[in-house]
Amino acid sequence: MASEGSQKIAILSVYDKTGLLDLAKGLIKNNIRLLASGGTAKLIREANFPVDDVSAITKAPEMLSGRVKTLHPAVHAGILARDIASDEKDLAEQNINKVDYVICNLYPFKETVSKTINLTIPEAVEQIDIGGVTLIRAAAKNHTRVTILSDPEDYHDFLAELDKGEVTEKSRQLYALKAFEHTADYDAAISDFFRKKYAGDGLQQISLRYGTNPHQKPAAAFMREDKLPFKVLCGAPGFVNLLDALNAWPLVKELSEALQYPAAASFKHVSPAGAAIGVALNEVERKVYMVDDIEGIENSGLAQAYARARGADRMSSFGDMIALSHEVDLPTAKIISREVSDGIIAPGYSKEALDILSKKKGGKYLVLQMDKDYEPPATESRTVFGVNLTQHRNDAKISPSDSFRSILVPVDSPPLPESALRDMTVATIALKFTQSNSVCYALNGQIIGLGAGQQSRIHCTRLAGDKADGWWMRFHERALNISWKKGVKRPDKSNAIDMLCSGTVPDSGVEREEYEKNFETVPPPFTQQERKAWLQRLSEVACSSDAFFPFIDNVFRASRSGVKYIASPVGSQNDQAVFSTADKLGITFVEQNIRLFHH
Ligand SMILES: NC(=O)c1ncn([C@@H]2O[C@H](COP(=O)(O)O)[C@@H](O)[C@H]2O)c1NC=O
Repeated sequence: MASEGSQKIAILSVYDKTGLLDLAKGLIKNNIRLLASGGTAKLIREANFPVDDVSAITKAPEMLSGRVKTLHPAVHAGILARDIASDEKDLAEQNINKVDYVICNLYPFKETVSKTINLTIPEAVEQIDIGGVTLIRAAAKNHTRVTILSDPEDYHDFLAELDKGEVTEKSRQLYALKAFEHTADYDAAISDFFRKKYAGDGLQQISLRYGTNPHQKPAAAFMREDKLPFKVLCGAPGFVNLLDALNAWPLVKELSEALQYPAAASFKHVSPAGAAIGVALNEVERKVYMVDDIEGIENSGLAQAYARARGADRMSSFGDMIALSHEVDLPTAKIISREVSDGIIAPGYSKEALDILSKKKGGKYLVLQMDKDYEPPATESRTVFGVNLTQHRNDAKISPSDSFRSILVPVDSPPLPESALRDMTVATIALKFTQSNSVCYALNGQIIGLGAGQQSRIHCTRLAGDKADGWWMRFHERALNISWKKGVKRPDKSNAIDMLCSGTVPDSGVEREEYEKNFETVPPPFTQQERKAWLQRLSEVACSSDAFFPFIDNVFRASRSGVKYIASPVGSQNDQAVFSTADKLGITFVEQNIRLFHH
């Protein structure tokens, strides 16, 4: 049934019938012919407004219990036709009229899925709107001519515009954009439902114990269009476990590739407590890192890397998430088995290592196997307070050969020694995966002090420096030769050593009594002179900063903890003062030209 002359046509097919009658009234007032699907037409007709059924133009009844209502060339050619001769010819040959307005909203898939307990797959399937999505997409595609209204909230403004004459191009564009967002969100809800049903066993989606905190439920991790790049071999991950694992893994991967050594990281609260490559440990280091009894450690680069990473700051590593660059072997698993730790991510596990790890924490230790070839997409995004943020991933590469070429002071500096390049690389790659602001001190292929997540740079530099000092004090013979009471646990030993080395031993009272309980013979605290004399022996330390040093105080502080090399971006108003302070203190200052904020 052709429309009279140039009368415009609107197709209406709405599940949510809010505002429908006011809209119908407004359209009719503007001499627009209404065509509507079954339920929509019925409501309009009952209000005594003139309306034709869509079947009047399709010449086909609604069928399959509503699965096919508006899916017909008479409808879609009418919507999709452009104002061009070939389209006009095609329409004329088939006796089809152009459609000018489409008003459609969809079956409530999202609401049904979220509100119905034990919804079956067949029930959910019936909530998948096909014809409506097709109407919306067709009209939105042809928005240069057609107006698509997919939200009852827009009826009022639309009618106001129509009453003034015509819907403007800008409005049609914004309605089309909303329509595309709407169908994209609708399809995302459908794929979310089926991902959970068909690939929610860890293949493409995994339920998490909870979010950042136990009251933040439900929580999940998932991939769109791909498998998850890790398998859960043991335990059940929480949200923070995965934040740690997915920051720690790329750190060790990059570190290992950059320096051609096995690499390890010990993460807590999405920053490394330690990170290292597998430089051979000497006897004293093995003792300080509490691994002198681990059989076969001298033959395992990976075990030595983890001993260094865990040994950097044993207090912060308590309950860590571990990342290892290579298949986990027996000596590494033995070290981990007796430390308090939350989980591990690595590309593989020897059988003996997996046997040990999967018995940890009463069988609840989290063991993730990472696909070592996985490459994330170039763009990453997240939602914060309902706002989507998107950016190019930080895929800048840090390497000993390219990142530290520009020596600013001293002017006549000889080339940097290999060890300095190595340690700068360790410190700088660690910063790339540390919450900003961040400053890192490294020596012997490992972090020795890291200041993370401070708002002021000097506080990072001090924090990292104080940690480096504490690390070095642990090598003093007094800390090495402590006679422990029998049965003192490893974490208690670490706490007591930390108190002794940081100079925070209480003088008296209950805290002092608790402290003394650890020892056969209580070690005397370090005097100021002893501390000063020992710290003066710390040298050749490399320091890296994730952004420029705004003031010279940072250089002074770094120098007090044996820093001989600084790598940092430049660009501060105080650059010259910073460089000349480094020069005066005998520090080699290297421009590392990539800012590495991480959040
Ligand atoms: N199958 C079809 O051809 C079809 N065409 C439109 N719909 C939907 O049917 C609903 C309106 O139906 P009714 O007018 O009968 O109340 C709308 O949500 C619309 O999106 C359809 N339903 C499902 O796909």
